[in-house]
Amino acid sequence: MATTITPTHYSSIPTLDYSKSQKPGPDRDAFLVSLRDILINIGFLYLSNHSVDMQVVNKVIEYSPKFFQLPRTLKDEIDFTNSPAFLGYFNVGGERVIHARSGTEGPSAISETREQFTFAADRDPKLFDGYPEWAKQDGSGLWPPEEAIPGFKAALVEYYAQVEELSYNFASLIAEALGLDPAAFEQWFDQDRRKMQPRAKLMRYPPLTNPSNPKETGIASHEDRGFLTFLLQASNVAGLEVRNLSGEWLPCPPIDGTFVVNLGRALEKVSRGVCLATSHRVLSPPGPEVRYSVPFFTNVSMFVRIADADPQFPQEVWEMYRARQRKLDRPVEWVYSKMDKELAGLTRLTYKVKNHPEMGMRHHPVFFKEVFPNGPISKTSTANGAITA
Ligand SMILES: O=C(O)CCC(=O)C(=O)O
Ligand SMILES: [Fe+2]
Repeated sequence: MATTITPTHYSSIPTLDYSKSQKPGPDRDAFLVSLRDILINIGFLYLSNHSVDMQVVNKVIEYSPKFFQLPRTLKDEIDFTNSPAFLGYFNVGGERVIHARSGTEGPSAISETREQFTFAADRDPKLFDGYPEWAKQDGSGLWPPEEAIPGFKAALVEYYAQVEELSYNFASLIAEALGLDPAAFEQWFDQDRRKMQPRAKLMRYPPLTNPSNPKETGIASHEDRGFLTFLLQASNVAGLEVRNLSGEWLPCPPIDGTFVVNLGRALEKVSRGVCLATSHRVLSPPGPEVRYSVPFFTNVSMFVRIADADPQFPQEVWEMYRARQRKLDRPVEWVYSKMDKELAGLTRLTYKVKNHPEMGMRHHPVFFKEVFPNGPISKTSTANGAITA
């Protein structure tokens, strides 16, 4: 692979053509060189000509506004607080708890103004019979009745399956781009994919009602917690912005036929900071149009410890990393926390029940008592704060 040790201050979000990675040759080599630079120096890209069937994508785009137009009573019936797997409907809240590079390790509260529906393909909770209590955080979703929105669940589940497959293929391209064996990141996933349950969301960003209120934002600056995010911008309404190395906010407007792909904290940590989990935000649309988006968040297996990472990158990758670190306007805090040394599933459920003690006590009482033997601790977020899956 040709070497280009020239860390770039991106002034726009680059596009990679996925089809070029699918057959050997100079186009594929060039794809991997660009991908390496993007992973280290921007952490965001558009992916065009991807493997997800556009008919399936278009169905999800059509269903997004239809779901949010369902009567409030139906949406309340599938409120996520009723789900042990934290799946379902989430009304416009004031604030939620999510990672933000604020100088502190771990999640902190940030503001958001959006309505959302979290979904996943149903997973059989029996798969985890005999496993510790924390392994029982995956399961079936809460769906609106079929007759209220015919074909909705089937369309979303088909979409989910195709994006999930793309995500594993893309993870192997990332490994290769960084000079590792294409299967190197498999250590972070379950070989039995039924034991993985990425989360996806339909998002609706209502237009601003009070432009002078700085708290009224789609979602404030944050990084995603998981491994990779595949974002479908499901309406032609801009708002997503990405922070580059110099701290400038770059617009990331919708481009037909693409996904926006970005890297999460888990990938940043297992790559020991080489891959960048980039801060991003969504500014609420000025109106009258509504912004819809569909992020798909992949994660590591529940049965790995992030702090076990020991990636054997070639020297040139470490050099690119060090060159980037010198240009960053603030340090990358990939340093392992106490929770990174625990099994990832335990860490994940701990954060979830911490942010939703009432859900912890209701759905995971044994685990909740183990984590909080003296009862719930006081929360910094509002009653319907949530963490990104
Ligand atoms: O809706 C978007 O465009 C981005 C959403 C996002 O960043 C998130 O949910 O983590
Ligand atoms: Fe995000």
